[in-house]
Amino acid sequence: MPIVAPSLLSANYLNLEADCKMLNESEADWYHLDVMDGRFVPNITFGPMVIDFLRKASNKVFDVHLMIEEPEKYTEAFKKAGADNLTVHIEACTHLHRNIQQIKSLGMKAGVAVNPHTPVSLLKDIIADIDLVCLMSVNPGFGGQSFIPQTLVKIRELRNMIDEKGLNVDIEIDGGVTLENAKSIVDAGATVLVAGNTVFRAPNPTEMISLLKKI
Ligand SMILES: O=C(CO)[C@H](O)[C@H](O)COP(=O)(O)O
Ligand SMILES: [Fe+2]
Repeated sequence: MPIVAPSLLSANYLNLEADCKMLNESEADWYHLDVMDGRFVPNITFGPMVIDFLRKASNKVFDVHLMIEEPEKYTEAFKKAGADNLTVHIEACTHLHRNIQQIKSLGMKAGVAVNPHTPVSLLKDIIADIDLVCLMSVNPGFGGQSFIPQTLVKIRELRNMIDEKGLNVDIEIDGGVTLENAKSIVDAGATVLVAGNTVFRAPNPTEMISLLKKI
């Protein structure tokens, strides 16, 4: 059964409380929270302040996906705001190992995200130090884009790398996940499904979350 992590990127920002209530009462495992800075990606969303408010509305795991430059400057702020998992982009980190140590020393789970063009082989020397790999299956920055099929090849390669080393690292797929492609994603070896549009644009989001859980 995959971990299902609805992305609040597609939530209704005029009534976030209602969406939190829906998620809390659903089978959703994690909140996936997309932080964008307008530099690393061509879009701007929210930061620790909004996450701090959301924290008061839910006890679920907060999976924070940082699409920002210099993430090390904000690690503590996201910890204070209530992040459980903190994921940084490999493309944004000159000192990735140091950033991972910083995240873990603050008691959070550490994730590394990779863009569609970045080979998973670059994770070879960091994989034993992290809890999660977020494979971007769209170019980061926006919700509602189409899944890039080459991601399936990357999932299999990463699954082999993790299994060969006998590690327990989650493989999270982020972008364009639908009810139609979710089974092939899980069959390839993914353990976490992020879903923004698929959940929040569904006629019945709670039911959609249950259907994704059953994959
Ligand atoms: O990181 C992201 C975009 O950069 C989002 O998590 C992702 O796009 C989810 O949205 P959707 O399921 O609608 O594609
Ligand atoms: Fe994301």
